[in-house]
Amino acid sequence: MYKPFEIKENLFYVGVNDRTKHLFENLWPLPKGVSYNSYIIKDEKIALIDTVDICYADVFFNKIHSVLGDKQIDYLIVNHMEPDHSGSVELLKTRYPQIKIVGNSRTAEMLKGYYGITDNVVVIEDKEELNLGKNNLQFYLTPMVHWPETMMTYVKESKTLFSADAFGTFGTLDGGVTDTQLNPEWYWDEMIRYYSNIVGKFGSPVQAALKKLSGMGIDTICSTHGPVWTQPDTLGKVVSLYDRLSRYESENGLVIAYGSMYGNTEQLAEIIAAAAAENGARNIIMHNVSKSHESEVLRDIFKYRGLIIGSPTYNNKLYPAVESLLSALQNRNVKNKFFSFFSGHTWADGAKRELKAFAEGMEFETICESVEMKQSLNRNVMENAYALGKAMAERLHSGDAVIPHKTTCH
Ligand SMILES: Cc1cc2nc3c(=O)[nH]c(=O)nc-3n(C[C@H](O)[C@H](O)[C@H](O)COP(=O)(O)O)c2cc1C
Repeated sequence: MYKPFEIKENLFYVGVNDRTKHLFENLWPLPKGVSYNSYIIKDEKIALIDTVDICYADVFFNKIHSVLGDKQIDYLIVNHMEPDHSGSVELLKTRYPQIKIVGNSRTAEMLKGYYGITDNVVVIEDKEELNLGKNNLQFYLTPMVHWPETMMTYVKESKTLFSADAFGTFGTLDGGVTDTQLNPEWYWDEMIRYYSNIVGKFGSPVQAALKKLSGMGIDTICSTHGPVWTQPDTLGKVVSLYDRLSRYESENGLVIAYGSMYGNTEQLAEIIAAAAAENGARNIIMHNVSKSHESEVLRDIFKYRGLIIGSPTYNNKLYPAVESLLSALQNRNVKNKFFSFFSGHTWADGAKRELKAFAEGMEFETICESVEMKQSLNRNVMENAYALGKAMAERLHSGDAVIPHKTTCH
């Protein structure tokens, strides 16, 4: 029997923790698990906000029962149709056949497509309101934060925002639910990894949503993943983190991500890193892309302003794991980086050709001292590697803004 958890008066948490799944979206590791959050507002009418992954439907229904007993649910608000949140909708409808499902026109189309649900669907427009008694829900359409149907629900009376995936993070809710019960420090890196992996492509829609929400007066953020944010300092940090990340703003620091089969490219990476450190760069993060998971590499690239990528030539192309990383960066329209690259080959430098084309296609400022190595390190290559590390450190140290598509040579 669950003890209902009341976040604030008549607002209950009925989400679940998933410590079983290894990969979110079958792609992104979950070392700290993930929560699927759902909430109940108990008023004259009862509203449930989102559901949970179907694997946890039993726990979810027991939690709902602990709050409502045999009472009916009047409305299910579907802020996001991704199956980790809509997965239990069909089962919910069998338990609560009278329930009205509230969403926008895109939601309605997906409810039909995914679950064959067409009856008792209430289609709302942007900013439309729904009265529950004391509480008025107001719906804000926020397309592409993360899917086209994504919307947020705001309760004016309690200044509470149900924000769908926005402001979410990986990491289960161990014991507590709110930021007053949990240690927020535990979540920041996972929030950046969640943002960069899952939401990272949608910087402009996130910015549009933030603009729409500005000036609303928000005391509590209830996202679909991670803690409920209630404290002024953590609320401020969460919103500013999403704001900065969606503008591709990052900290001073350098990521060197490389592939290497026999160690030559790796030695080049070491020389570049040492030169950068010697010339004042701090926060240098090195990733061997065959070992570091791409989700961590993406997290650090979103976090830091300097980026140097290295690859051996593999069948006249990039090393496969480097190719995958570049594709992930292109997919997310990553911008605002001081960038350079290094490549290795034995007879024809396909890696250099592709890294150069990548650099030209991105909104990066390119540090022109890229390094080319034939077969193995020699004095000349080592000098070039040192020059690249130094040039990157100086550019980072300058504090200047990134100038997209500019090539800076020293
Ligand atoms: C499977 C395989 C494919 C390769 N394909 C090419 C190639 O197409 N062109 C080339 O010049 N070198 C090619 N090479 C040689 C490597 O690119 C070169 O040895 C590289 O610099 C090794 O770097 P590493 O020591 O960091 O692995 C290939 C090597 C391997 C093992």
